[in-house]
Amino acid sequence: MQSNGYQSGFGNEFASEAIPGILPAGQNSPQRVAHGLYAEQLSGSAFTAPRHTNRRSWLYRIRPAAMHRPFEPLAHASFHNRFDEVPATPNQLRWDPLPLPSQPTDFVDGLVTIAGNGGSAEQAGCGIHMYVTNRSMQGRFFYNADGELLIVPQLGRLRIATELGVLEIKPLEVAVIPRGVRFRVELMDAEARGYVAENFGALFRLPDLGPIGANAMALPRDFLAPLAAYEDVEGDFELIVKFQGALWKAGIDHSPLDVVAWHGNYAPYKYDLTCFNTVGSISVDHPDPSIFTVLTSPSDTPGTANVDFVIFPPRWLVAEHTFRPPYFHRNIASEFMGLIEGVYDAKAGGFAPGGASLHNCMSGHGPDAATFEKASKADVSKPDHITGTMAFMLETRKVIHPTKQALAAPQLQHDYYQCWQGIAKHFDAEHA
Ligand SMILES: O=C(O)Cc1cc(O)ccc1O
Ligand SMILES: [Fe+2]
Repeated sequence: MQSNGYQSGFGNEFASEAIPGILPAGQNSPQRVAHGLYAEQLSGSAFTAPRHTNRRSWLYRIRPAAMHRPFEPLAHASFHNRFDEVPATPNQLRWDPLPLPSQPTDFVDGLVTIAGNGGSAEQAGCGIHMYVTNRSMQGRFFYNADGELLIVPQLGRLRIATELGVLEIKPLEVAVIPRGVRFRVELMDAEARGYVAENFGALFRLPDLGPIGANAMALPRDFLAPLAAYEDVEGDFELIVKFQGALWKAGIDHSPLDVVAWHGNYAPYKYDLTCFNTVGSISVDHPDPSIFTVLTSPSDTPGTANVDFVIFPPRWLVAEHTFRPPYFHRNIASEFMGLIEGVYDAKAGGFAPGGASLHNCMSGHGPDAATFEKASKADVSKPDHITGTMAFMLETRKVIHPTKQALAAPQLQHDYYQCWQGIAKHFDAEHA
């Protein structure tokens, strides 16, 4: 299956044919499809969802998706949606990066659930996972019935062969694989590590721009969907599904990546985070991080996201007589953070690329002592250029429950709280 380019635009009505002349004119399901293909609809929203949220695609494929043997449970030691095994903690948490595997481990094997809330049964919330892998998926295919997957590579390039075509992503790019789309992850480098946000709620969309105007933040045309590409392969393969929080496997005697043409607006896509048009303060104060939202999954309450995917890209800081790094704060929202590269501007040390942090509802956090000391004395009459860094945040409406395995992991930094203990008392009632 060759990667043969992309079509651009967020949520567009795409159309792509690996063999010309397949897409039917004037209808979706002709009595006989060209080249002996089968027509199949894949719906990512209710049939009756309002037009602006209605997502479906028509797939023209060698065999229908129904053709596989029965599913049976597949054990997985670390990938799940059990967010209630241990009580959620108000402690600030931070983890070192997970080590890369020593045994052959493909993308599915290498998934480790760190935290989450909600679940597929309620169609709300978000699972937060990491992957560490050193082998391409061989003879097996995966789909997630529980939600769409936002894949955020931190190390190593991935080639994601999907039913609708191929996405190649590298660190600083992300991919979204819609609920139900079957795919195989191949490694383009010896090893790979990254983060996965599993969105159980409303599909990710671009945030509204409000008074910012018609442009800025993530531009729709920078989102890329694959062109149709198929494989016509028979063999003794395995189809794995994550369904209601657990994995199942079924035998399948052919590759399910056999879609020769498709059209519609329900498709995998990728986005290069370096394209993000970052808007910030040009007067005073540090803006709230919502201004860095790439994608948002709205909840049923206006303005209150199920989950936001927010990035902290390279940028200029110019705010005058201002404490420029992230401020001290407590929020109703809960915040999981990862670091793709470089140094995050709120933390002088301890937050490593591939690591993670979690600050839950109303838990105090913000710059560490070293960052506060430096930034409160810095010369803010000149701009600062933040370069070579990319952190991200999954900000959720509901509390993020770390899993039992994440709290027991040797990577958990038990001394994380110490980063705020050295903050000096400067109070002087007599002098300003
Ligand atoms: O806690 C964090 O580091 C994330 C964050 C960044 C920021 O610039 C403002 C608020 C916020 O929660
Ligand atoms: Fe925060």
